[in-house]
Parts: sequence; C-alpha cells; structure tokens
Amino acid sequence: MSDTEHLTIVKHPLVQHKLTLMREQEASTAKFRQLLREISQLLAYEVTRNMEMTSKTIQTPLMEMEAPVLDGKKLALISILRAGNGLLDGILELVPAARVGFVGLYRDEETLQPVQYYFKVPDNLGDRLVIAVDPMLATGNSSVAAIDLLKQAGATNIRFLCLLAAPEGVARMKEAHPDVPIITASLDSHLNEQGYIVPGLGDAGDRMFGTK
Ligand SMILES: O=P(O)(O)OC[C@H]1O[C@H](OP(=O)(O)OP(=O)(O)O)[C@H](O)[C@@H]1O
Ligand SMILES: O=c1cc[nH]c(=O)[nH]1
Ligand SMILES: [Mg+2]
Repeated sequence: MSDTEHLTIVKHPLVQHKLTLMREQEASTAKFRQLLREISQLLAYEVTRNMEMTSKTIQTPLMEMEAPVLDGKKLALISILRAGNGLLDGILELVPAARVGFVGLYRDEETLQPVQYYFKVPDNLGDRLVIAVDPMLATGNSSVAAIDLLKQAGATNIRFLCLLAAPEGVARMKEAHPDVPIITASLDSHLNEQGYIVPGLGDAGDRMFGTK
C-alpha cells in the first residue's frame, strides 16, 4: 500500500471548520461532543467509500429497475474505549444495521503503553469490513494493540478512523499494520514529552466526558 493509500486526510471544509471549533480550549463538553458526532458522520462518508455493492430488482412507481444496494455481510464498527464512543454514535446513525464491538484500552500515563480491560466483538469478523474508531492516534500503541486483537479475532479487512493523527502514530501503524488504511481529519505536527498530540486538542476522552 502506498503512503497516499495508507493515509487519507479528509480536507472537506465542514470537517476542518468543526475540527477547529473542537480544538479551542473554551469549547464546552456539550459542544465538543456535538461537534465530534457531526464530524464522525462526515468522516464516515469517506471511510465507507469503497464498500462493496450489488443490485436488486425493485419496482418504482414508474417501472422495474435494477437498483444498487450494499453487498455482503454487515459492517463491524469497533469502538476503542472510551473516546471511540464519541465517533461511534454518529456513524451508527448512518449505518444503523452495523454490528458493534468494543476494545477497552487505556494508555498508561507513565509508560504510554496500552492496558487492556475489555474485549467484545461481533462473530464472523473475517467476513466483514471492520472499521475501528478512536479520535486520537498519538504514539499508535493503543491502535496497534487494538488491531492486533481484531486480527487475532479473525478480522482481515480493517480500516482505522480517527480525528487527529501524529506522524509518530502513523509511522507506527504503517510498520505494524501496513494493510490497515488510516482515515483522519488532520495530521498534526508531533507528540510532546507526555505523548500528547501537538497542537492537538488535549485529552479527547476527558473533554468528551467532562473528566480530568
Ligand atoms: O496512540 P496512543 O499513544 O496509544 O494514544 C491514543 C489513545 O489515548 C486516548 O485514550 P486514553 O488512554 O486517554 O483512554 P480514554 O479513551 O479512556 O480517555 C485515545 O483515545 C487513544 O485510545
Ligand atoms: O493528544 C492526545 C494523545 C492521546 N490521547 C488523547 O486523548 N490526546
Ligand atoms: Mg483519555
């Protein structure tokens, strides 16, 4: 997979405008959550772009026609807890029949290593397009670990959707999972010493859920 196939940055003006509003430190919890939900639907448009299609015969008021419909087994959306849930709900509104799974991971603040606390995913992952969602791709340790687990559970066709990515995380994902395309709204500058994305937006989970 070439670099341009591996990383897609969604530069649509509505995405970029909403992302700027989310980055601002005075955005309230309610505003932050609402904006993330709105952006998730715009990003979902991009991440589902290549879903397989088939057709079926329908009857319009005027005539019979062969009309396009989605093919194959349902999509599996996987939320990397807990911040992933901020992307999940909006996408589910667009794809209400999707199956949903959860990978519970938090990042140890000292070591920046992921600590797993939950894993529950739909059956037959190998037959599905699997879209893993987490707003932040920082060191990449969490997303690499989550995708390791999804592959162990049988997933073969995986995409990773995030709001912000750091170059360090993109490189780590490319090394560990070169077959997994990343779709994001922004490739930011770098990570700071605490592993936060700069300029970033802070801790996505805390901002979304109003915790510290
Ligand atoms: O790429 P990494 O360096 O691993 O960092 C990214 C991870 O950090 C955040 O989660 P966090 O650990 O804060 O958990 P939370 O979602 O419960 O807030 C974020 O949602 C990612 O899962
Ligand atoms: O900047 C960052 C890095 C990891 N997790 C976050 O929520 N924000
Ligand atoms: Mg967090």
